[in-house]
Amino acid sequence: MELVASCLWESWIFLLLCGPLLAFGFYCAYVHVVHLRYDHIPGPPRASFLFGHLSYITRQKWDNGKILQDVFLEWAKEYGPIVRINVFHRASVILTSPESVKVFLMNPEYKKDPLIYSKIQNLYGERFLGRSLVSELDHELWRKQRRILDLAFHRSYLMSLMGTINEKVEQMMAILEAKADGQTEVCMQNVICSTIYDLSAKILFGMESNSSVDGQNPFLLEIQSIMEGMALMNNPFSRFSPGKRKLINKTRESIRCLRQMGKEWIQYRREAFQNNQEFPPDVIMQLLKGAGSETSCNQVLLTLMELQRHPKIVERLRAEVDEVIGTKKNIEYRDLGKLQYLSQVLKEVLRLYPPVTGTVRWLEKDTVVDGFLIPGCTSLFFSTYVMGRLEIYFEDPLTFNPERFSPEVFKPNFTYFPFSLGPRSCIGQYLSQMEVKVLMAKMFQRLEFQMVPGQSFGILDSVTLKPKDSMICTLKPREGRKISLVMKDVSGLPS
Ligand code: HEM
Repeated sequence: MELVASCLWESWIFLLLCGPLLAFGFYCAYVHVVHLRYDHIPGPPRASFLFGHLSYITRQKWDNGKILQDVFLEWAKEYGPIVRINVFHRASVILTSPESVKVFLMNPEYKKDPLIYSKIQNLYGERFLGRSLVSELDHELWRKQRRILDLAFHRSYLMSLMGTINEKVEQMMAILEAKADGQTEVCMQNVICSTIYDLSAKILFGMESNSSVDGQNPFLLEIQSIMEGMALMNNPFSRFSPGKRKLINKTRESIRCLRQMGKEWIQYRREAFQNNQEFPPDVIMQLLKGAGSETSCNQVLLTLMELQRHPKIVERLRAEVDEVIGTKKNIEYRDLGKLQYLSQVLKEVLRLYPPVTGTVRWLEKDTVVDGFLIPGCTSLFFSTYVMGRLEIYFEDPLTFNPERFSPEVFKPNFTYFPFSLGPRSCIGQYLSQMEVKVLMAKMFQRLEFQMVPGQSFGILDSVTLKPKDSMICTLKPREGRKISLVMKDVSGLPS
């Protein structure tokens, strides 16, 4: 009896010791099978059997100010339009041919990647974007939401927003002009982000917030902390790292705080509606939380940064603004279409520095793409950053040249998509470009900017792409500019 008990005991110990080893062995065998299924697709050598290319994805610092997207760019140049990446038992591909962009982004059949978008629905266990327009995975539910929200971005409604845009940007101009003594250092990141936030709050929710004036903006601080938390998502181990605990807890707290703000805003709007007060077509909370203010703000900052290196382009921009806007304070909707060179500059900025570098789709079934069989259940990465910097699509791609977007120049289709393409493209594209144009036009109409030395021209890829430094500038009034003080016809609508 004792012998049996001791045998049983020993086999338990044996199992206890061998179980994890066996499980690990099975897992390695599974990883090996995954490698066999994908290894016909070109890609860089794996740094390790298990971790695959994880070290590239989680690496924080690269030499010469490179970002992860630059590594993808090098791979696209070396391995072609389809590149395999492995991380543990998962394989994904980066696709950079116009044909694949067309097929996968234009066709609603290809859904957003559930592995990635479910993570932003619930971030570290806190409901974040939930099932919002950006993160909804069910096509039918998304389509219903989008149909309603499209009304709020209709051209006629956007035209009626010119008054609000002029008013909020004028508030910003007053702050900047008061500091335009050629010496005071101004953090452009704070001023621009607060202004765009005030604008979004007013346009989307009818909420009056004057953060650009009083310098207080809890919303932006919360967003910043959430972005920092989101940037950690690249690293699957960050959740378990004691060093990151504090940041993850702060992210959770910021999400809760933001949801509370959202509830209060919606409550305010509901009451306004019940009291029969007037309000513009409604747009739900997620619009603002999702992509709105951060991306537009980054676009303006990246433009200011890049233009520091191109005085000739600035001169031409000023000439155009002088011709179209002159000295008037109120920019009208019809003026925006005439600012052709400014549009080209903004498009070129989005080519080299897209605030949203790309998007991800989910391939359900085995499919042949660019001559290679991609097994089903694979994430497909599309990067406008990478495609915008490939010589095969854009001649001399690293040169900032707004001429490539002039109407006469041929542009290859499906190689440039800073707002994504197809049904899931950005709903706020036209609104954001209206805001950005008014902002830029007013700044070039009246001010000269000088970046304070010691800052770099580097960029940071932390969920969205932005300048590495906060764009601290000194400002001067433009020589010989006199601005008329009367604001006429603020609606901007043609009479
Ligand atoms: C320069 C500014 C902006 C850029 C570069 C930008 C870029 C993008 C991109 C690339 C997507 C696709 C995301 C994906 O595939 O996951 C997107 C989607 C979206 N954007 Fe923007 N965006 C900007 C401004 C805005 C603004 C101002 C708003 C709101 C007012 C907004 C609201 C949205 C929404 C709701 C979606 C999801 C659309 C859908 O799936 O139906 N964006 N944006």
